[in-house]
Amino acid sequence: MRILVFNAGSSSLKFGVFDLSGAALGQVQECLRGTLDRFSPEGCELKLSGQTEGRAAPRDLAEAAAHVPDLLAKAGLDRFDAIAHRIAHGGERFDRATRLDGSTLDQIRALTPLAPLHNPANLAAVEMAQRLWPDLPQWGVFDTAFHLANPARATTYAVPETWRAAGLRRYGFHGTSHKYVAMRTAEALQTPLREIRLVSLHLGNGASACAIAGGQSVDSSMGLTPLEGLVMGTRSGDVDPGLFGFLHRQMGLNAAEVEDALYRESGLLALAGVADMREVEARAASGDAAAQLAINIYAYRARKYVGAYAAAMGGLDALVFTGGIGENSASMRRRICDGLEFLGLRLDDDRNTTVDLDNRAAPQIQAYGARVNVLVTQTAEQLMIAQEVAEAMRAAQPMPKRRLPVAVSARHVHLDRAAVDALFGAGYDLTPARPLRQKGHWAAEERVALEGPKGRLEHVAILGPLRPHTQVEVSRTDSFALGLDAPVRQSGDIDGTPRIRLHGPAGAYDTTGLMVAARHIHMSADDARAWALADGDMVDVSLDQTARGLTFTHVLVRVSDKALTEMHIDTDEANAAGIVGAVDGEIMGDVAITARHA
Ligand SMILES: Nc1ncnc2c1ncn2[C@@H]1O[C@H](COP(=O)(O)OP(=O)(O)O)[C@@H](O)[C@H]1O
Ligand SMILES: CC(=O)OP(=O)(O)O
Ligand SMILES: [Mg+2]
Repeated sequence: MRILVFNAGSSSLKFGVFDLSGAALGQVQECLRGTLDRFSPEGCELKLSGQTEGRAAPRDLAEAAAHVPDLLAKAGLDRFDAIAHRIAHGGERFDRATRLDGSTLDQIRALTPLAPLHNPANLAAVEMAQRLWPDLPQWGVFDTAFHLANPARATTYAVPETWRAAGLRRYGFHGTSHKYVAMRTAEALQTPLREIRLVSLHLGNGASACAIAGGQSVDSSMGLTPLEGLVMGTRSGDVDPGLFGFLHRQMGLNAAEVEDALYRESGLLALAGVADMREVEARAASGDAAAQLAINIYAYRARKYVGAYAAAMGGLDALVFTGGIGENSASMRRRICDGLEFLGLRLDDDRNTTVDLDNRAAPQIQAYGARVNVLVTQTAEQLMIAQEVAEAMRAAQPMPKRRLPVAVSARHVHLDRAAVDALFGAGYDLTPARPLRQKGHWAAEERVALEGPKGRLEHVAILGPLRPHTQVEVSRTDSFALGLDAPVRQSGDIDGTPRIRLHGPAGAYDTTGLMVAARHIHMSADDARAWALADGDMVDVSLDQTARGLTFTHVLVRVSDKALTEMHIDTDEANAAGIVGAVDGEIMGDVAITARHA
């Protein structure tokens, strides 16, 4: 599936072409990346796939969107399956990738007053794409969607009820970026996202901070509109709403004039005379006091949000910088972090000044031993947008029938080295007698006996190869016969399992590891992709061809490149379903996403 993505920001147009064959972010291929920014009456700057191409003709965002088809044609890219658009404001309604049609576009248009720098540019890209590719589906992915999970205490303004009823609430923006860098941070730290209390600082022309706990956005610095919060290129960020009355009385300004100035004439532009941080930094370096103050205010405001969000989450595990300024300005990262040592956050100067962000890198720049991890990574809004649209398009397709063979595992053991030594003699090698369906696995010629307080089970199969820990898998009926209470466990999860005695020709061996194996599916990576399943998913499998037809719930999916797709149940389960001989099952309905993305 090939998707063309448009990301119109307040100061730049970014676009990308992605091939999405696999389900994971790592399997997405970026065919082209383009940025048009630094617009002026003389034109703009163009970058293609990271390389600066020099100047181009477009003078503003609308002209930039119209220029993209030429750039695509030059790159030989003309066939797409869908066009995806970043939409800044999606209000309460758009919580996921959504097909853009007459009615959804009307709703987005109606939100324009709440994102006057963004939604018009986003809609201009949609309209241009509709004209050029009238037959292709157009999709929107919304900045606000990620923050719809924010609790009411974070989204509610303390204002009259009638205002709130009219829709006055906090939304938050840059959600696609915050979500991506959160995932990237978890990946880089090799820690599940749900275990990380993270602050993401997206510092671009627009800038926002986001508190992410348990993998979800819990607060963000932008509000009803992308005006609230941090200092931005031309936007004020937080101000006292009392300024409306003040400016009206003192200067005769009306609401629209004040609002316009807060969007377009404030922020760095107002403080330093230029909106672009590169230029502000250059002026500050040459001694310009206004630019120096602007930088100090910018950093101070960002630092206050980091502290506030650490308090909101009851602690901070990681801070991630992204956006044009967060990615490129080591000195701004330094200024923001200075003073946060009380949180256990310390930067390493060498690491901070030598970050290399190529190839989705997410380097860590905290001092060695610091409690809070600090990372820098390029945001990848276009990639996330492509990914979310591809997932939505796949979900919209009818699911293929997901049928798979069901194999019945009779009682068996997996032995470790110590067990083989004790049962068959030191250094003994088991003899593979019969290969199993999963590659590299076999049943041994040798057998063992199991002994519990109530009885013995003779001639129990041994499955190879050897494992790091001995594991004894029996049915519930077997466990009664043995007089041992075997817990239902996934293979390998042997902590706290009961002890049992094994007998072999060379002697007896006492071991933990007794369990009733929980039903599961071994699944190849190809099948998982085609069936929209991921490792760790729980599914329901219906056995409709058997005499005692039965649906098994809570079946764990275990995906591996090497696996042949097959469901494993034990003899009690097979008897309950009336299985005789080979039988198929079918994975039912929607996936219960219990463990996925955890
Ligand atoms: N090397 C750099 N040093 C400091 N700031 C930079 C650097 N490169 C880009 N920036 C700043 O990043 C901001 C633009 O960020 P970006 O994320 O590209 O914008 P947008 O919000 O339009 O997507 C501008 O203020 C620009 O000056
Ligand atoms: C919402 C927002 O401020 O976006 P950008 O950074 O693209 O201006
Ligand atoms: Mg941006």
